[in-house]
Amino acid sequence: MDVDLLVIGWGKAGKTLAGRYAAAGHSVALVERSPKMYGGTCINIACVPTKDLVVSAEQRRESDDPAEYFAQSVAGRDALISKLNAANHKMLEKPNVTLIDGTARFVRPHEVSIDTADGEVNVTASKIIVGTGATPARLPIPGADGDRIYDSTTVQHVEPFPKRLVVIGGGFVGLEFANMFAHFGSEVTVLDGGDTFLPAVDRDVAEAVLDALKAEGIRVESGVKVEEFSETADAVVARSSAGEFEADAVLVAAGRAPATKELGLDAASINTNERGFIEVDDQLQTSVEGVYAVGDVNGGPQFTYISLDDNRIVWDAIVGDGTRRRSDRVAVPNSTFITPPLSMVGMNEKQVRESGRKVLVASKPVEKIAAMPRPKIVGDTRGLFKIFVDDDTEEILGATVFSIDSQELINFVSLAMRLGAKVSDLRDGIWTHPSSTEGFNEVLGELEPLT
Ligand SMILES: Cc1cc2nc3c(=O)[nH]c(=O)nc-3n(C[C@H](O)[C@H](O)[C@H](O)COP(=O)(O)OP(=O)(O)OC[C@H]3O[C@@H](n4cnc5c(N)ncnc54)[C@H](O)[C@@H]3O)c2cc1C
Ligand SMILES: NC(=O)c1ccc[n+]([C@@H]2O[C@H](COP(=O)([O-])OP(=O)(O)OC[C@H]3O[C@@H](n4cnc5c(N)ncnc54)[C@H](O)[C@@H]3O)[C@@H](O)[C@H]2O)c1
Repeated sequence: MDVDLLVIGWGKAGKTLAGRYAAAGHSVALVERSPKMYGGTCINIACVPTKDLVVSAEQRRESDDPAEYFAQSVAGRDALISKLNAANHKMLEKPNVTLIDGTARFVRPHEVSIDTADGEVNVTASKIIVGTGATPARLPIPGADGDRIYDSTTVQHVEPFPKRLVVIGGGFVGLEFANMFAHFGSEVTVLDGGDTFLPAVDRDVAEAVLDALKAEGIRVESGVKVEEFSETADAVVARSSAGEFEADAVLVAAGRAPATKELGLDAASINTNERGFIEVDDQLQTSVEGVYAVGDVNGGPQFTYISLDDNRIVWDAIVGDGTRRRSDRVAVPNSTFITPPLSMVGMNEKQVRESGRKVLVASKPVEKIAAMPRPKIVGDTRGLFKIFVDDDTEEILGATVFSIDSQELINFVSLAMRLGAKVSDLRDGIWTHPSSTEGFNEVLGELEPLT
């Protein structure tokens, strides 16, 4: 079969490009190795199901039995995800789109062999998009394949419900699941290999996050080297540089590796970097002309909205005027969905100090922001707002918001930064009441030199 565009992997960038290119009248083939993954990682096993579980866990009452409540929550999660999976398939059921269930492998730069239930299918295309994503990194230690060792996918159906959970890794996945399982009623211990807890976060913010996690009963140990897992009849023991930790289940959340093993990249002379991610130029083209790598597999930040933006860059390269570049991105925000969510954009304190600018800072605990009653109404006044501003230009340099609604507020700050708004635009803006946005009226009125 020959098509105008072949997309490997049903992720955010891949499916978006497939739909747009087909709508523009071209022939498109999309290959996905698992029917459980129609729509990609985010929809089926990552962003959406985990946030559904986070919300369910937050709504659990003390009187709810943890195991029963978890089972109900998982059933709700499964019902939602199966609907989204089907809806994603439907979206690409178009006359000029060939959807192929199978695993793709390059045999030549512009030819891919697909292993399907009915045998091999060969597809050639002048344009190929590789969007195969990433998979949980395995720990190369004894016992890592044990029955009680879970990853971010399998732990969403952990059975039986773990009364004690050890989480290896204190990054996005580790903290979101630690917080979620603590709310479901597990006793949670996080063992992080890094010397510093949340290294990209200012120390005062990291302390506030740690306090919030501790208040949920979560124990966090940093600088821990886990050496081995061993299973007894009814538990698993993680042996580490900080001693032994016994649990009913272990979640390994130590980063994600590129999904390239089955792709036969060598056969197509597609280069990878030292970490195994596909090398791309600023417009996401690989070492082979007409072959692009998008999403997690190209080694950029691993977020769905980055994959979505990769789609815009490739679209511009193949259909548009070719001016859009990855290096043009500014003020890319992120949120970790703990309770309350932790969100950041732009520079942190170390970066503003190193920038050589004259910097102003405003930092205020949420409970002390008098003219922002929403957290009091909602019943969660934990966290803080912290914002850096250039004293000479009035530009916003960076912000951390650890508060309810921060996953929305941070996009607002990000937009202000991208548009080059002055800090006074946020400080003196007219915002609804009672909202979290109005916190900026008060906090930005208290800027002081960063000493
Ligand atoms: C637990 C968890 C929670 C997350 N939460 C968030 C969040 O809240 N917000 C956020 O922005 N990001 C989140 N992420 C990250 C986000 O899920 C990823 O960055 C995003 O899904 C990557 O999309 P992608 O375009 O790279 O492709 P993916 O969505 O990963 O899709 C790749 C597809 O390719 C298929 N595939 C792989 N190899 C082959 C092959 N050889 N042949 C055929 N098909 C193949 C796979 O089955 C998969 O369906 C989370 C990640 C995890 C693990
Ligand atoms: N809310 C979101 O946007 C969201 C949520 C989940 C995941 N994600 C994405 O998925 C990616 C993967 O998440 P992640 O949490 O697996 O990776 P991560 O890179 O965010 O964190 C990995 C953590 O594991 C620790 N670690 C690494 N090796 C270790 C070892 N051997 N022992 C103990 N600790 C070890 C690191 O110190 C680090 O703290 C994230 O980087 C993020 O881009 C995003």
